[in-house]
Amino acid sequence: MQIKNLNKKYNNKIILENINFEIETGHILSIIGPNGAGKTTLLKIITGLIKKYEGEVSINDNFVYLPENKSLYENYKISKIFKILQKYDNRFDINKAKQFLNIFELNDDKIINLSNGNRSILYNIIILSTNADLYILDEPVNNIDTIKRNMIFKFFRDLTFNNKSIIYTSHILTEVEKLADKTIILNKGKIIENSSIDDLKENYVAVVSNIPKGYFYKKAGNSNVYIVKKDQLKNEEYENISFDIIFEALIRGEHNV
Ligand SMILES: Nc1ncnc2c1ncn2[C@@H]1O[C@H](COP(=O)(O)OP(=O)(O)OP(=O)(O)O)[C@@H](O)[C@H]1O
Repeated sequence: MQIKNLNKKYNNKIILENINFEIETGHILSIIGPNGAGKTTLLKIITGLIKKYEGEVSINDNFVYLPENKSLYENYKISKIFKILQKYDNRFDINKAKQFLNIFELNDDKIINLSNGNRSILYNIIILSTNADLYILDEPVNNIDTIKRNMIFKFFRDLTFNNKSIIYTSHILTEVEKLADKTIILNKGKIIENSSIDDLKENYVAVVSNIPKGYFYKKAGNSNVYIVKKDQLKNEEYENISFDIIFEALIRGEHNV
């Protein structure tokens, strides 16, 4: 999957600007950014749900999409939904899905009787039981408990061992740090970083300075602490910093108090 020079406007308002990136086969790519950054719009363009945009999107047709607003027929039992999927999508493996129900300890209940977290788990089960090359997932695990979330992550990782690729959005930085091979940071419709989190942590460091530079972080005595790129430093002393501090600095912007 590759995107070149993508631009998207709604009513003359720029929503996505000059987006360029690709997903490598067998990789997990996360897209993070504040509310309204354009993550869902980007995924909808990739899936073809939004057709009006400028630029090029190349994608293999064998993908599955987990939307942000998840809805299933409330009065159907899980088994009925599985049967419908089996009938209409020959990539859906019903036996695998039933095994996942056991693994995640779900009974064959009606959708209406499932808790929010269990509905999300069911969605992930459907996705994980569908044999695609690319998995496009909009906040797939946002209301799932930590233990089950980690189980789902293990199954996501297993997909990549079979050369499947995943692109997903999230607001949970610790989770992204654990799972993603590469992360795109999207802010106000622009990609401000596209790299592995290890590289980000290697590249951005904190320095104390009385001259403004890079991204303001906090006050320290008579000076300030700034987050800067290591290669922009000469001989100043620096400290390594955590990913959430780097993320916040990049989103808040240069010299922004
Ligand atoms: N159909 C639409 N018409 C007009 N503006 C829209 C439409 N859909 C989205 N937008 C705007 O596009 C911008 C990006 O929205 P989008 O839902 O892609 O953000 P997001 O990063 O997924 O946010 P969140 O993290 O809150 O889910 C927002 O300013 C939103 O108001």
